[in-house]
Amino acid sequence: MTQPLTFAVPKGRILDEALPVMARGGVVPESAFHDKMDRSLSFASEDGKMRIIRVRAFDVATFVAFGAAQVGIVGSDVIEEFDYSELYAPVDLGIGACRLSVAEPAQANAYSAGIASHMRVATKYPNITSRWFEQQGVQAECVKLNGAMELAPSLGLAGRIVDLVSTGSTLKSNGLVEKETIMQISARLIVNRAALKTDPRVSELVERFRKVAAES
Ligand SMILES: Nc1ncnc2c1ncn2[C@@H]1O[C@H](COP(=O)(O)OP(=O)(O)OP(=O)(O)O)[C@@H](O)[C@H]1O
Ligand SMILES: O=P(O)(O)OC[C@H]1O[C@H](OP(=O)(O)OP(=O)(O)O)[C@H](O)[C@@H]1O
Repeated sequence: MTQPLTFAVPKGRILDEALPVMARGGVVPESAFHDKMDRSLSFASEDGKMRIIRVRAFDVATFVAFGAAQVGIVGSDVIEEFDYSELYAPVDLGIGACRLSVAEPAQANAYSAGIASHMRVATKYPNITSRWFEQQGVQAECVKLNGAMELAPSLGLAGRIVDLVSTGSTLKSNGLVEKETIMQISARLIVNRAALKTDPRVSELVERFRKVAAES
């Protein structure tokens, strides 16, 4: 019997926006998916044709890159950070809009005074961050954090942070100002390249989501 396709979705903040888009693409999780008490991580789609797994945002990319899931939805920040060759991101879903920016304490003046040749930066995105500073001839020592980056400057962990910004209210509440935008971000449909070549259900799904994105 053919295995159902596995569709990976992030359990964080993209999920609420992703579910209606998935529904328009014909992917609707069974009702247990919405039950907060249910500890399962894998669910059937309503039509029984797919398996839907709920994992952490960064892990969506890993599951799909290794072919453990054939399809997924993830922010372009995560795609850039990993740069997996087996990942293909054919559809911009137009959800989860934010940007990745460099920020520093409001009172610091390193930027106007010119960037120092070496700096410590707290971030969840060490690869993107070191690449970005390298391009400017700056050696950035990245301190990897998994959240609450905004705390790092005031506690002396790092002079700057590289983090996601949407409204800017998290930066403001923590006495930081945005200095430079590294990239604009939105959520993408991602597929495993090998699965796309060998399984017609994957290309059919990509076409469906292309239409959904074009119509919104
Ligand atoms: N403020 C924001 N506005 C819009 N989109 C965002 C915002 N913050 C994050 N995102 C998008 O949502 C994705 C998941 O972010 P989220 O904050 O839910 O992850 P997380 O809670 O840190 O995940 P995890 O718990 O798995 O580490 C990000 O990769 C990004 O693409
Ligand atoms: O500019 P804003 O609108 O304030 O959004 C930015 C915040 O959103 C994200 O965190 P999230 O709320 O997802 O929590 P997290 O710390 O768990 O990642 C991001 O890491 C920022 O902290």
